[in-house]
Amino acid sequence: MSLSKIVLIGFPQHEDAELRVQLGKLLPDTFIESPPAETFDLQCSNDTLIFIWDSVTSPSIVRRLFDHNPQANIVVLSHNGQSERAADLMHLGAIDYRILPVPDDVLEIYIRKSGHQSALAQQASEQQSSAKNKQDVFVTEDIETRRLLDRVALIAPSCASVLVIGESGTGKERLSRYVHACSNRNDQNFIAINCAAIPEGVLEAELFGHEKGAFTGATAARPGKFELAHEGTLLLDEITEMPIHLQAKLLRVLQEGEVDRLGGRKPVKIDVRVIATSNRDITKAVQNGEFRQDLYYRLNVVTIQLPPLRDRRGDILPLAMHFLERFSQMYKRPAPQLSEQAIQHLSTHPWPGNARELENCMHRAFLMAMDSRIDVEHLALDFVPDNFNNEENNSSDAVQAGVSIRDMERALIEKTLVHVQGNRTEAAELLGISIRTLRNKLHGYESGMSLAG
Ligand SMILES: Nc1ncnc2c1ncn2[C@@H]1O[C@H](COP(=O)(O)OP(=O)(O)OP(=O)(O)O)[C@@H](O)[C@H]1O
Repeated sequence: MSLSKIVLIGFPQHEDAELRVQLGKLLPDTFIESPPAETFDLQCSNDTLIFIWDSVTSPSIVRRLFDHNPQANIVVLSHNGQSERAADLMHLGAIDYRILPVPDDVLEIYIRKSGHQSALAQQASEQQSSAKNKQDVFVTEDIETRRLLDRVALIAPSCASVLVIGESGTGKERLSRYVHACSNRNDQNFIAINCAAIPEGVLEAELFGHEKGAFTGATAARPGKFELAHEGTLLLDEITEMPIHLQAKLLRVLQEGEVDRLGGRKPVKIDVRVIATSNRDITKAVQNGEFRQDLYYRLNVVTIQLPPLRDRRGDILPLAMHFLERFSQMYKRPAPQLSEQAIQHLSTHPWPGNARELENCMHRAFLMAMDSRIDVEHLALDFVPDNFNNEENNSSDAVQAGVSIRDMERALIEKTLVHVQGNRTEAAELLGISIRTLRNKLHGYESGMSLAG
């Protein structure tokens, strides 16, 4: 398959030739045209992709191009970007404004956006299937997220600590794995530890290890996660839930590059890149005295803010397809198609539980769709609180006969999570349960409890 055509406007000869070669490799069958810069009537369809060179481009030219070719997809390329100009052109409807050279995977996004869905989607799913470690693939087609990923790829090779902030389920762990995969530590371990899920008394030994006899039950010496992650990457998930006395010890480890096992006599040298995640506003936690400021500065060398799924809608369908493909491999049967209405539903749902909610939804739908087509009823998105946009006290909140306690509990938990914007600590407080109980319940929903009843 190919695009109906690609148009290159106003490029210097050398850039025109290079772009042609690059595009020709991705789309060998597509006609590439380089009309004179003043040509506006290009007879475009919605799978025509136009690249224009920034120095011949002004907002009025882009407007004229759109006027003549309302279905075209326009990307502006430049040698030296000017952010104001970029903002103007994007505002007019250009898909992107970018400095040359453009990597192949970004060109693929433009191509896909321009209607060239199936061939590249198939290619992408083949790439996913053949990826060495599928945990490392961070699926995204949303232009903004793609840009974020480009920036992530730039910092990944360094050993700088990274802080990933985002609502629960946005893909923080997935992004952390991507950072590791793009780093020169990728042939070493990626070790993850969830600071909220491990009982306080156990966390210290888990992180730093212990010697034999260090405490009752320590029948053998054990290395901690830091030692296991030596020369690799350690993910400290939900770092803000780490007790304050352990934060002090963590800071020392990070500063000195060595750990003291519990009951140990001499420190062990470690070389670990630390990535920490949180779904809370860490600066607030610092202000409240719950998180050490010095540790925050130490971890915060690079901060990545991962937006909620509702703010990167371009990722919804690619993620849905990715999850279906995964379940297809897991259950060894073909992935069902999504009906038009199901696609519509997925695209407009607010996804308070982000990618995790979408993953669970696709799991449910995969299992429930019998005739190899997923329809709206298979999505079972009834648990979306109607008050997601702050319209509280909606009548759907009322307790109704015929609903099981378990379903009510789940609805209440999900609604509370939405209310606190995914902050599990606050949600647990409001619900009057411990953060661990909350986590266990959420994991229970993930592992399929929600399919019953
Ligand atoms: N961009 C992505 N590509 C592929 N899978 C993704 C992506 N984002 C999220 N996922 C999947 O969605 C699920 C939730 O993602 P993840 O665990 O990384 O979220 P999180 O933000 O770390 O969640 P939490 O805050 O609850 O720990 C995982 O199964 C993950 O593999």
